[in-house]
Amino acid sequence: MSGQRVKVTIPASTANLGPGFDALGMAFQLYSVVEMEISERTTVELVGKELEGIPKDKSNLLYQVAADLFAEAGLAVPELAIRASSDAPLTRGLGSSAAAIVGALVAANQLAGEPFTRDELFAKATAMEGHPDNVGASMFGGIIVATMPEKAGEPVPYVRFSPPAGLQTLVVIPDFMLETQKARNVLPQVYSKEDVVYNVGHSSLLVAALAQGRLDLMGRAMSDRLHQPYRAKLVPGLKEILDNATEHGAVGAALSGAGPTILCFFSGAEEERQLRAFVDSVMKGHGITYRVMILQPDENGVQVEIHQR
Ligand SMILES: Nc1ncnc2c1ncn2[C@@H]1O[C@H](COP(=O)(O)OP(=O)(O)OP(=O)(O)O)[C@@H](O)[C@H]1O
Ligand SMILES: N[C@@H](CCO)C(=O)O
Repeated sequence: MSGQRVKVTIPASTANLGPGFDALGMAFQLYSVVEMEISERTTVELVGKELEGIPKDKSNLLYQVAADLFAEAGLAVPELAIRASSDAPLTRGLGSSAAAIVGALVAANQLAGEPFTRDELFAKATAMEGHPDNVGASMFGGIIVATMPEKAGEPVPYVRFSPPAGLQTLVVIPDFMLETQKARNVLPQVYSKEDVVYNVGHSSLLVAALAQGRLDLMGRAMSDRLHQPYRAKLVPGLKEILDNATEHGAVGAALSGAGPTILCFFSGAEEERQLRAFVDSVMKGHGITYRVMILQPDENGVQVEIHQR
């Protein structure tokens, strides 16, 4: 272990991209930061409005994840001074828990003398989060296609590739929180063969379209039958936006992760203007206040700075 202060910058992410439930993720240029050093006593400093209400004791997710890494490396769990901030809102479908897990793992791994590789950290993050989509995007940047390993402890199979050039995202963030667990609880336990085949086809087409820059196919390819239809009752306006966004400038639209954030992919200033007006009329029609961000894909994934004390 070393006398270092580690600063880790982690991109936010979106998961699923419509049909790729628990399998597809993409990173955004919207960041959270975790700083960590070994200390005489544990402190957790949370900076900014987005992290209000998060625990500042050893029950904090960042501390828990870091402590777990030291223990798994066979090291004594040290006291840690942790400082964190986030430009991404929490509990909105932009992968805040995944970013926190990735940030804490990468920071703790550095302080522990790098006992684990990036792929091993990805496997740990996936086991903690329960699916590889957000954690993969936050770890590696770009677009991630990944599945759960067959057995616990095995590597997570994944492919990372760059998003199509010029792809922009209008990100609609409603002013209410939706916990991932709540949005998973509304999903059925069993699906029909037709719906499973539908999603296999659409998710496969989407990955191929993204890999080849075929924005013209995205509107069709992003259709989903596994989660969005069931989550629509939790997210006012989602159905109208998914059904009609491509007639108002979008190349495709999806619920971001477990929601309530909604994504509309587009390219071009006139398309952005049309989409903003369309989204505004839908959200106002439901009486939902919201904010909009235009986000570019992040290509770098988690970044580490080391400061020697
Ligand atoms: N920096 C952080 N420090 C500690 N806990 C955090 C931090 N960021 C997120 N969390 C925890 O993660 C929870 C949010 O996780 P949740 O899965 O519900 O939403 P999300 O990750 O933002 O959305 P999604 O998984 O749908 O993309 C917060 O309520 C908090 O407990
Ligand atoms: N794939 C996950 C992402 C949210 O963590 C879901 O849709 O529930």
